[in-house]
Amino acid sequence: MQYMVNKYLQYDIYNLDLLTYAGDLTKHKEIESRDNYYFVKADIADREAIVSLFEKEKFDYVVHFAAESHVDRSILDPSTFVRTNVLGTQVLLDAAKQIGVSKFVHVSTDEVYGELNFDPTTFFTEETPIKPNSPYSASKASSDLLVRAYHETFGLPINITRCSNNYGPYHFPEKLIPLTISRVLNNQKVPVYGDGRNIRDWLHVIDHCAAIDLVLHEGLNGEVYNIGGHNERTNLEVVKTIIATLGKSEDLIEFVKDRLGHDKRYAIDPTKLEALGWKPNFKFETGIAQTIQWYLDNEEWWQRINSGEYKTYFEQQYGA
Ligand SMILES: Cc1cn([C@H]2C[C@H](O)[C@@H](COP(=O)(O)OP(=O)(O)O[C@H]3O[C@H](C)C(=O)[C@H](O)[C@H]3O)O2)c(=O)[nH]c1=O
Repeated sequence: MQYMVNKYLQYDIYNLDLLTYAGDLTKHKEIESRDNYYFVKADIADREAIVSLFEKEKFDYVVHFAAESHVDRSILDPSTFVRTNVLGTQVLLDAAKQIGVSKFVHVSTDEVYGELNFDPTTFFTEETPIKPNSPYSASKASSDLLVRAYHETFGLPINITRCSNNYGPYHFPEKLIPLTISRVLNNQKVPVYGDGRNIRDWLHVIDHCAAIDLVLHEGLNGEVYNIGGHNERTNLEVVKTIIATLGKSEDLIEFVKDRLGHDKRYAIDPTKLEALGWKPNFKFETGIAQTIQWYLDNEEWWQRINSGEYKTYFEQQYGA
């Protein structure tokens, strides 16, 4: 069996490498192969390249991770999000349909549901109506609908997974947790949007990978599965935890202008996935401590990113 996983490799789970990095895929054309898994670093909107790859390799399974994933970047420039997330997904779906895959797993996000209020008894379920608020989440919701349409119209076997906020090693320093860790370690101010009371439900990337692996093999054809870590925290709690763990002062916190259209709260009800046999193994306290340690041990990795391709973005977003 041939598996196609279209993003950079990162974690080994049952020999399946999964990844969190959604960098600029358009820069890479090469394809890596390991065992029966292919990690495609091609421009996913490049129809010719993708279709000929699918025809050549005859993939049985496709796990579609690739996305432009950062909400702030989608506010700065929505167009790349439409190209990669919407057009790119449609190209992959066409290629999958053409060769007739056994399963196409589309990795999506809880942001397609919009936002919850602060009532702690409310959660996103798979039945929650789609109501995306940012250009990023609108592009992901659009791709979800295309995946659904290819299932309904052409009978393509699919699953859609919708995860909450990921964290863990190799998380790019544009996102809240790695941004905070790297800035605190550099004694830079940590920008907290608005009043810091927005809530996210943190999911360790390894728990996420295990869930996707389960859905790939056991998910019922055509079904959506929500994946959440039961780890709700306010942004301020997250930032304070990191600062305390690193033994630094809360004076580093700087409240800055709120994100446009900033969703108040995300929280997942993962009951449907749990019925397949999944549960998260990471409590936030353990996961964040291990993640901070990983950034301490791998400073060269994130310092290089911060001083390289991300420098211009950080200057534009934070003015420093
Ligand atoms: C970068 C940054 C973020 N924030 C706030 C904004 C959010 O309330 C929270 C987390 O932000 P972040 O950009 O890390 O993640 P989300 O916007 O929640 O979205 C993330 O989780 C979902 C599920 C995906 O699907 C996205 O792909 C993923 O990026 O921290 C700040 O206060 N300051 C900052 O500098």
